[in-house]
Amino acid sequence: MLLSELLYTIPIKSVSGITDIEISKIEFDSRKIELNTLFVAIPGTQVDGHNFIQKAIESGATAVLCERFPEVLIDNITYILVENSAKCMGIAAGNFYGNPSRNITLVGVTGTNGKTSIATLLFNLFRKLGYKCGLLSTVQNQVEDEVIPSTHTTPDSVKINELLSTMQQKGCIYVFMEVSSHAVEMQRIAGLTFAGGIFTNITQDHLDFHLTFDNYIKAKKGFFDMLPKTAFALTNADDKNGKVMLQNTAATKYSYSLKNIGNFKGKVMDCGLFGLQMDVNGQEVWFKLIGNFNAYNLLAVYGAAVLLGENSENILTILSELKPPPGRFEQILAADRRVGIVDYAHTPDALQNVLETIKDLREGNQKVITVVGCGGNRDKGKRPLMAKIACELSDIVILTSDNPRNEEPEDILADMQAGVSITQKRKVFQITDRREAIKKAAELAGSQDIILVAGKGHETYQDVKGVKSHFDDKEELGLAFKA
Ligand SMILES: CC(=O)N[C@H]1[C@@H](OP(=O)(O)OP(=O)(O)OC[C@H]2O[C@@H](n3ccc(=O)[nH]c3=O)[C@H](O)[C@@H]2O)O[C@H](CO)[C@@H](O)[C@@H]1O[C@H](C)C(=O)N[C@@H](C)C(=O)N[C@H](CCC(=O)O)C(=O)O
Repeated sequence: MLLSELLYTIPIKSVSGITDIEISKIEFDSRKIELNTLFVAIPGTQVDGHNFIQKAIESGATAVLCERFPEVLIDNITYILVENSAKCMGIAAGNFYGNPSRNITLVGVTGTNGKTSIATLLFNLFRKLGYKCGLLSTVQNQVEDEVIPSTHTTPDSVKINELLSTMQQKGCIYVFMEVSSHAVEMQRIAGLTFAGGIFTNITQDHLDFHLTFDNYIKAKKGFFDMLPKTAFALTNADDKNGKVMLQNTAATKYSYSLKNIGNFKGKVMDCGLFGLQMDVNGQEVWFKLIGNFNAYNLLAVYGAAVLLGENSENILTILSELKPPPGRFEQILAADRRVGIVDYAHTPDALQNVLETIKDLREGNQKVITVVGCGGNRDKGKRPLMAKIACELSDIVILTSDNPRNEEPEDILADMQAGVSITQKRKVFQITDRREAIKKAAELAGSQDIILVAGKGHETYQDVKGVKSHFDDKEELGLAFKA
């Protein structure tokens, strides 16, 4: 594609060089340049992409999109000066791939918890309704049956447009995607046209990146601020920031609630270890998903599907048959009826939700044993909070490692221990090795006791000092139950 065609919708401040040159790739990493690449220099959190312009040119870049020109401009290279290079990369990526988001119905889901569940449920629902669909999620990207591994909750703008373009070519009518706050902040969704946006909830997470809770709210809100008039904006009326999200949106506003307000109302009538009975806008339904948090997820999915024009009865019939996505309250039963639950809960709020659900569901003297850790090089503030929640809502807690990355696991565990009170100390074990921690939980559990292994869910690796080795909580729990 000609550079001029890529740039036609971009607010350009100045150009040096010619724009009728052929561009075969857009790339923001100087280590991945090919011949005729447009290199986009993005100021990062670690280094500034502008420092790599020279290297990108040496590797074959013929054009550079940047926020400031280098001191020396090289002949035969075209330099385009813009205000915000990450944002302009999104627009250019859209142009490069023929703006696929305009030709499919794209729905984004944002919020601290529930994004994966809602996006995956919508994907499965709409496929069962007979449509070809695509999914962009933390667990995996998917084009119909084809699974494409995912690296981020929301990938960079070039990758998103590439995936959407493949989805469009394969005939997808609907694409459901998670929109992380990082993605909004880093302009990964710039230039996309959404048909709808869903907000789940917002609680403490990612303060390592956003620094303050206010910034985090603003980042999430940025998604709704960019929705067009033709889109719907569906918010959780029961979340105290639900309304704030939609303050400045041009989209048509709707809400869902379990507290009898809003457009889509639900009421939990019964909730057991194997299902959830709800009244959804006057219709009684049994779902295979478990817990109050799933009642919210189901209601959001129902609301979005109605707003996309589907028949209420069809939606509920299909939803009642859907199972939880991988690593979301997944159950593993031992022969002696010990109950294992593997859940991705890796924020204080998500952990609390899962443990409260377990507490509501347990019967008689069933003990709850929680195995939990916190990631390294991420929000340290949540470490004591998660330990505290685990202690308050479990009979036994085993603190362990969860992707320590470049930190020492013991340092992370010491941060977690700060949330354990003196009286709680006697029910807390600290076992750094996650495999041993899971084994210990299985040993301590009696018949019918419940073991929650929290934090990794669908993830199948443990990241230690940048090396990812295979580790799967479900597999480990299964083995521990057989030992
Ligand atoms: C904190 C964060 O989001 N970091 C992202 C960010 O990295 P950065 O700003 O630190 O980049 P940098 O290393 O400073 O480099 C700046 C620029 O120089 C370029 N560069 C750098 C080195 C070089 O040799 N050549 C070169 O061109 C880089 O490509 C980049 O464009 O920009 C990079 C390029 O876009 C991203 O890959 C990277 O995501 C990292 C890998 C990441 O894991 N992010 C996670 C936290 C994330 O995005 N998570 C969210 C949500 C999670 C959730 O909800 O749980 C997600 O959507 O996945």
